[in-house]
Amino acid sequence: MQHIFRAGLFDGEVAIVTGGGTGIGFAVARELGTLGAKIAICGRRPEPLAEAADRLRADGIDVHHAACDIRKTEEVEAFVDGVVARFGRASILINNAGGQFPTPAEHLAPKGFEAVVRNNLLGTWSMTHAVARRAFIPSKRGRIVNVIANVARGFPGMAHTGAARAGVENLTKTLAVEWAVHGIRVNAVAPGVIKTSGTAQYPPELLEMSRASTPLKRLGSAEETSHLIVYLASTQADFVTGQTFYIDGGASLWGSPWQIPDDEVPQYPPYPLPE
Ligand SMILES: CCCCCCCCC/C=C/C(=O)SCCNC(=O)CCNC(=O)[C@H](O)C(C)(C)COP(=O)(O)OP(=O)(O)OC[C@H]1O[C@@H](n2cnc3c(N)ncnc32)[C@H](O)[C@@H]1OP(=O)(O)O
Ligand SMILES: NC(=O)C1=CN([C@@H]2O[C@H](COP(=O)(O)OP(=O)(O)OC[C@H]3O[C@@H](n4cnc5c(N)ncnc54)[C@H](OP(=O)(O)O)[C@@H]3O)[C@@H](O)[C@H]2O)C=CC1
Repeated sequence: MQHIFRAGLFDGEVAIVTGGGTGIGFAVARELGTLGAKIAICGRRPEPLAEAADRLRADGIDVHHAACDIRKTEEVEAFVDGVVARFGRASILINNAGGQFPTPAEHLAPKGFEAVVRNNLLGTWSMTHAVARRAFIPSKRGRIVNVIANVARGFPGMAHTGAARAGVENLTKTLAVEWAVHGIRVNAVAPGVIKTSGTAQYPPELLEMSRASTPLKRLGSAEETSHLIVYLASTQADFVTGQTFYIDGGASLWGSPWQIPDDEVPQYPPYPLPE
């Protein structure tokens, strides 16, 4: 792996990366770990997590992994207690776990909307609160990076996640102010469409439409997204807090795969609709 950061930049740091078993989270765990941090990863499924931990260990990284659903407060608290028991502290939190399913708003069941808000907004809050109370505030030091999505404008086809991620963006600003006194910095990264195991579940036509409407005409990679997250988690960004950074090939500035229908019968992009 190529590094734009100096070796040992994260020596002595302990980084929690939620959803660190796959995709962007795995790339961040590997980059932070290679740069010297001890790493803790969680996710709902034990298998990909164990596999990821083995790959990180093969790279010489000291890694703790445990299954944890960020929607379940008890599991979140037990996970954070486990990290502190194992490494004695935590100094970095990457709130990367999350996700949703694409669907036009009128096909979105109340339960589905709630599931996505619980996953992305409430889950992120539970983890943030637990880590701040147990590790960052007592040590007067912490850095948080929240992985969100494009909230600069509407997110048609993704009403649930747009609402939840906008909530996380505002939480980022609020906590940056409230917790500055505790030595905690909080920032957000908003990826465009990034090629990962997550987007591999999306209809290929939708990804192609996204690529075509991205000014730089390609999808991003997990590794380049990781570089931005790692910068924000580093001491190099010690005067940066409360901000949202887009890494999207310009997609948030122009164009959208969502075509505005010109009649009363919407012609949707190729979204999977409920039966
Ligand atoms: C312009 C745009 C360009 C878009 C162009 C592309 C832009 C991509 C940008 C973003 C990319 C990514 O985020 S990539 C990351 C992708 N990775 C993920 O999304 C993984 C994480 N996601 C998830 O786990 C799920 O989506 C999530 C709903 C949050 C949790 O699933 P669970 O099964 O655990 O949820 P539960 O709590 O059981 O609730 C399930 C309820 O949710 C609803 N539900 C769940 N899946 C559903 C589905 N596929 N279709 C409909 N409805 C669904 C139903 O109402 C379910 O109820 P019942 O009917 O009763 O069961
Ligand atoms: N790829 C993209 O284009 C974009 C991605 N994002 C966001 O970036 C983040 C990383 O996504 P990406 O790497 O692409 O996709 P992945 O699906 O590979 O990553 C999502 C990770 O989050 C974990 N996760 C999801 N829900 C929970 C939960 N409730 N509790 C614990 N872990 C959970 C998953 O593990 P498990 O399933 O085992 O729980 C998985 O490891 C997500 O928040 C995603 O929504 C935002 C914009 C664009």
